Amino acid sequence: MSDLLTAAQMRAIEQAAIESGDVTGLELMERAGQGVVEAIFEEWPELDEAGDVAGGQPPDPRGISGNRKRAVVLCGPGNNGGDGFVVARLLQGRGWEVEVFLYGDAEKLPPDAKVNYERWLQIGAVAEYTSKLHMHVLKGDFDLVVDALLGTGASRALDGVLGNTLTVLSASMSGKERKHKRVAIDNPTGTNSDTGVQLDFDHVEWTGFDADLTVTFHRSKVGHWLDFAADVCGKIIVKDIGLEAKPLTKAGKSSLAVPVDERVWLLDGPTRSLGKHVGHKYSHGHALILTGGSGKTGAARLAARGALRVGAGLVTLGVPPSAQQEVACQITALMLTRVGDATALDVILGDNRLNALCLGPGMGLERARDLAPVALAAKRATVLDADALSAFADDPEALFQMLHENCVLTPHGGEFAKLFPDVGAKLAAVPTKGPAYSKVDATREAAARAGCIVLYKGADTVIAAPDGRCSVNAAVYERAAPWLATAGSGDVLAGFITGLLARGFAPMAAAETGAWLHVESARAFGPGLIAEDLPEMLPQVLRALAPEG
Ligand SMILES: NC(=O)C1=CN([C@@H]2O[C@H](COP(=O)(O)OP(=O)(O)OC[C@H]3O[C@@H](n4cnc5c(N)ncnc54)[C@H](OP(=O)(O)O)[C@@H]3O)[C@@H](O)[C@H]2O)[C@@H](O)CC1
Ligand SMILES: Nc1ncnc2c1ncn2[C@@H]1O[C@H](COP(=O)(O)OP(=O)(O)O)[C@@H](O)[C@H]1O
Ligand SMILES: [K+]
Repeated sequence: MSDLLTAAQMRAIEQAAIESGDVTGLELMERAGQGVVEAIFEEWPELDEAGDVAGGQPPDPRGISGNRKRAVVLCGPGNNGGDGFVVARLLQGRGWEVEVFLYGDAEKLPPDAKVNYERWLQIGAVAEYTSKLHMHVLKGDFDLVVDALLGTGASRALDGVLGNTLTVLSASMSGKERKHKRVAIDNPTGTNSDTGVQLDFDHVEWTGFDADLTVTFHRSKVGHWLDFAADVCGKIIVKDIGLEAKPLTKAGKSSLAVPVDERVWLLDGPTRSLGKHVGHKYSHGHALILTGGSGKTGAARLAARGALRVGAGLVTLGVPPSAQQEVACQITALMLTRVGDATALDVILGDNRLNALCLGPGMGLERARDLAPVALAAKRATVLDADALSAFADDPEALFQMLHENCVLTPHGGEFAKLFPDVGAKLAAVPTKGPAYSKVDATREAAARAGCIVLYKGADTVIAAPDGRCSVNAAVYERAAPWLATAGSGDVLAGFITGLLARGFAPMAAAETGAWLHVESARAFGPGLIAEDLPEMLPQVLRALAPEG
């Protein structure tokens, strides 16, 4: 998958191509419409009665007269609607019976959309989009419903006619019950293409269009991978519309988000330890994971197992005296050392071979507050998770003062809101006009403030560095792993990242790789997963990736 674009970046690319004279807006719209029709027939070949995906041949009227396929195309007031008129024309040209509805005033359509509206009027009718439209669609014997209402220009809450109608339409029949397929152009109306968030949170009963397939152009938009969008896009198909040769300006590029994929491991994983073939255990790093007190050591043990499996040479659990016996009974390949208080930790960190630390899982707030200053002063690569984040809820600034560039913070939503309350509030706010503030924006802002890597967890995990680098590790669509929402899986993730840091991965790469392997391990196991299974799946995942690794 390539870079993920915001609506503004996509507009800038399109604008640059048009201004260079290489292509007109009208040509781009035609290619977009063709791309949608191609994607429909690639996805559902059974819908293609004319049998010519490229759309170049006129349909054979003999074959279609008795049983024509039927589509409803819902067009909106902007260029997304323009794409819809192209799709309507192309489908009709292939022998389909097409009904077109327009939401908005035809006189106010932007120029390219207007041209395609008028082209359509030469061959078909346009009806008004009303609040009763869903009844027509639901009663009709349609094969396809195309959502060309709002695309990247969607900027505010849906009104009742639009929102309610789409939602009733979408909610009325599940995929199995209905005959028609649902296709959204660029994004399902009701979602914001920058944030993936529903356009109106106030009307939770209005969810907008629920697509089987979303066809987007040139690049996937960042909002396809965040928040609510994955529940309504169905599947994302990206169609080339000839913008390939037009790179973003430097300024535009610096604000790109990139998806995390297997390259994070393949580039670095097999070699990222000193002495790949001849090294000893210390050349693969030594991680120290601090536990909580008696009865609370499970989380840190999970993290430690993750660190060991991901390839750290040695992993030691730092336990308070009260928990020593408990931990000693539970571990084998892991090691154990007493870390009663900050002074003891200071002594232990005198051993320079300890090159990665993990604080937080099950640690207890008080112990985390006591030990964090010494741990952070040692300037080792350090993961702060769970209690090591919550411990500073009352004074996040005190934590930020101690952090350094080799730290990785791994908050879930609750911990993020505690450490970055203003950023969390911006993210949670109902967007009233575009462009809206996304999880990508929030994580970037948090990383800049903290001065280190922030990995903001969720099905749409976002990872950002203080310099603006940002990536999205989305466990959605064909990579969905809902089983990861299980107690302790976050502890294992903290361990994976700590182990990779011990092996010498840079903090951003460790966070990206850890998050990616986490989802792969969950997918390798499947439903029924519990946190303990994650480290045990890792060898299988790594073997499949790089047998030499
Ligand atoms: N970029 C490219 O390279 C290419 C782009 N292409 C296509 O163009 C699409 C972008 O077109 P676009 O910019 O005209 O925006 P679009 O999504 O049609 O909406 C704007 C209209 O909706 C209105 N409106 C907004 N929110 C609303 C709401 N909640 N409820 C009601 N109305 C609302 C808004 O009104 P306004 O805010 O101006 O009052 C305005 O009238 C893109 O998604 C892709 O499909 C392809 O053709 C080729 C290549
Ligand atoms: N629906 C989901 N799909 C994929 N991953 C998820 C989902 N929900 C949670 N996760 C992942 O599971 C982990 C949960 O971590 P966390 O919230 O810290 O839980 P815990 O404290 O129980 O370990 C995170 O890595 C998060 O990204
Ligand atoms: K749309």
